[in-house]
Amino acid sequence: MQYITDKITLKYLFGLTCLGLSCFVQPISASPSQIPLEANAMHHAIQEKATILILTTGGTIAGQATNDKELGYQAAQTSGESLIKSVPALKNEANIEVCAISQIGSQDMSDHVLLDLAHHIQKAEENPKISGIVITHGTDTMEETAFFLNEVIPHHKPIILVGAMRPAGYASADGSANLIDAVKVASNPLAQNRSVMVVMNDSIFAARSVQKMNTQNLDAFRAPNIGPIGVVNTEHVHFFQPAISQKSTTFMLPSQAPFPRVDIIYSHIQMDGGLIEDAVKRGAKGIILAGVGDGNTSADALKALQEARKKGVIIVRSTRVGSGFVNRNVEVNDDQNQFIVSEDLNPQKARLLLQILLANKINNLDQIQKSFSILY
Ligand SMILES: NC(=O)C[C@H](N)C(=O)O
Repeated sequence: MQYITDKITLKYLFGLTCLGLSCFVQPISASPSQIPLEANAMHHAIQEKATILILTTGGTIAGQATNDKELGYQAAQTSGESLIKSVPALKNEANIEVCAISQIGSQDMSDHVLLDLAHHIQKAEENPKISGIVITHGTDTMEETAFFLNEVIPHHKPIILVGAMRPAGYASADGSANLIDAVKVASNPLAQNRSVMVVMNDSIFAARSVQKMNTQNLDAFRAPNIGPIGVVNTEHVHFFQPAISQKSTTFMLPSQAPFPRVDIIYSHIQMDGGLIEDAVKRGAKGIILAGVGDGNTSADALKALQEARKKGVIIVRSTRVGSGFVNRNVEVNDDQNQFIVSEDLNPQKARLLLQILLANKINNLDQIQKSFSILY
């Protein structure tokens, strides 16, 4: 069966149907993943526009240039309502509902705002009128929010995070185009039953694998281990694989903020155990090592991690490298040290996952290690 993935083809098919030429649409009672894409996408074209809820948090997508030299800008200057009004083309893609959650640069993202976002999404998941959710967010910590929501929200509707590398006022401003792409993806039935996603610069990424990997380029977002899971190509939305069954487990949403303290310690040449000892003194319940190579560190720092473990602190070895896996018992004896490895998760995502587990009182090391494995 020829699969089609875009509206233009659909309009043509829709035209054929109107002309009475043969084109069948399966009953819409089947779940989206059971309807052949033609009928599924056709069903979407015939249906009135999807209603997309946009939750705004701030970031450069709501930012404003501070001079005409394209050098300085302030993030989070525009209200959610004004941001949406500034992109009139959005109404061609979907009916839009807006809810302002915060007005911050995402370098100031907090556990409280994460919980607020999660509660709004849970309500939207139960609201039959809402087809998908878009979250406008700063790019600095977007990958963390996307990962957190993916771990705690069992969802079927598309949840898309989007931002901008350049603010309004810059000739190279990318926020409007990214926002239109995000709403296009969120209103496409093919985006259902997938991971929480990030849409930036015409690419679609899964929450677990996406990383911001450049300080200023428009294509700053990459997924170095697996690449993008789809693309927005003008009117067309393409996914490279069919939707998979839901993530096998999600964890209970932490009941309160702040979440249990977990610190990230960055490894380097001549590393001693000082910062690790400080983290323990400050009450860290977990320490993530942003290790060199496959999650390694100096002998002195390793000793400090072993001492921290003896005091009941959960130790997770991750890596500063930016791609690849950290595996158990390669250069460090994790079994003997009772350490956890982060597998493909970078330090900032490993930290959030450990916080979620500790907030859920999951302290058993085997259970923690299993929770770090890719569960699809
Ligand atoms: N491009 C951006 O959005 C950067 C900004 N500092 C933020 O994360 O909110």
